Amino acid sequence: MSEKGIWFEGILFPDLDFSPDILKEVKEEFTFKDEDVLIVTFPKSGTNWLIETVCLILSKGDPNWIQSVPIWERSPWIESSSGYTMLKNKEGPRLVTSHLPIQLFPSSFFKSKVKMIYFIRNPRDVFVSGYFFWRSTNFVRRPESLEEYFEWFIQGNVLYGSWFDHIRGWLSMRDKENVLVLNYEEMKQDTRGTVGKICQFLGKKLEPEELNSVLENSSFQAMKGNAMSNYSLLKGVCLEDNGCLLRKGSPGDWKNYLTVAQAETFDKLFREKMADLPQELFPWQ
Ligand SMILES: Nc1ncnc2c1ncn2[C@@H]1O[C@H](COP(=O)(O)O)[C@@H](OP(=O)(O)O)[C@H]1O
Ligand SMILES: CCc1ccc(OS(=O)(=O)O)cc1
Repeated sequence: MSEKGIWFEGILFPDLDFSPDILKEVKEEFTFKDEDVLIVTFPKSGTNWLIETVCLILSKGDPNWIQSVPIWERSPWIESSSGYTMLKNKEGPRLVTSHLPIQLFPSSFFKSKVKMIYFIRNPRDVFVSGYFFWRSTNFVRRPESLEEYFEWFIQGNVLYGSWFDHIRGWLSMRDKENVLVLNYEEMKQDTRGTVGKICQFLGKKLEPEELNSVLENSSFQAMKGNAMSNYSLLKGVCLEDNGCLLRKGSPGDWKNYLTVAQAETFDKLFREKMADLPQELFPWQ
């Protein structure tokens, strides 16, 4: 097994474009502007779908931006070295993405009015999605089997740490008026309604045809065919030829992979770790 990845304050990060010095600087020195819009997720929760949707909302359904600029430049990851540089040098309101756990997040955010969307997905599907995606990359250690990755995931020994800690940490912000918590499953079931919630939160009013264009251009099929959004530009750089960001996009796909014993372990852990939180935050349960 390769031991790739870098560690910072007990959390594993990709071995590509990340460094402890930058992670420290991001936390201590990155200055948010009140007009920025922030997307935070645990990786493989549908981050890129949400970014695409927000980009389209901001451009009133005009697909020109999403079809001409790579998704990681439209909404850079604050914690990556290149993303941090891009964001620092960008004038005006910025669209910012992050997978950072709350304890590593820039302290300026907590004194700001920045609108943040925190996007959650069933951790069982996050686990399966991550298993298939990370093993097609060259910047993190690869598990030898799904069983091995399952052990890593439940111990929080994967990129960005424990899903449970990430969710618990960020959900402590859920009652703030500048925070909107959404989840993948509801967005999948009622995409139009969820886009409406995002528009309202961001104070953006779309005409019916603009809203239709947002929905059309952020659909699974449209994103899969958009080279600026489907990560095909990363093939040969950090992604193998079979690497695929838009794999299935099906809630509940975990049922095709977890054994009965693994599903029971997951249920028990979920109960232990999340029982004190309002269960409506987890509609897949
Ligand atoms: N437009 C879209 N609609 C639904 N799911 C999407 C989507 N774009 C990406 N996804 C799904 O989001 C997951 C990737 O998440 P992230 O963007 O956080 O890396 C993948 O899940 P699967 O691997 O289950 O298919 C991918 O298929
Ligand atoms: C470039 C490293 C990286 C980090 C995290 C990713 O996950 S996600 O697609 O944003 O969920 C992908 C690539």
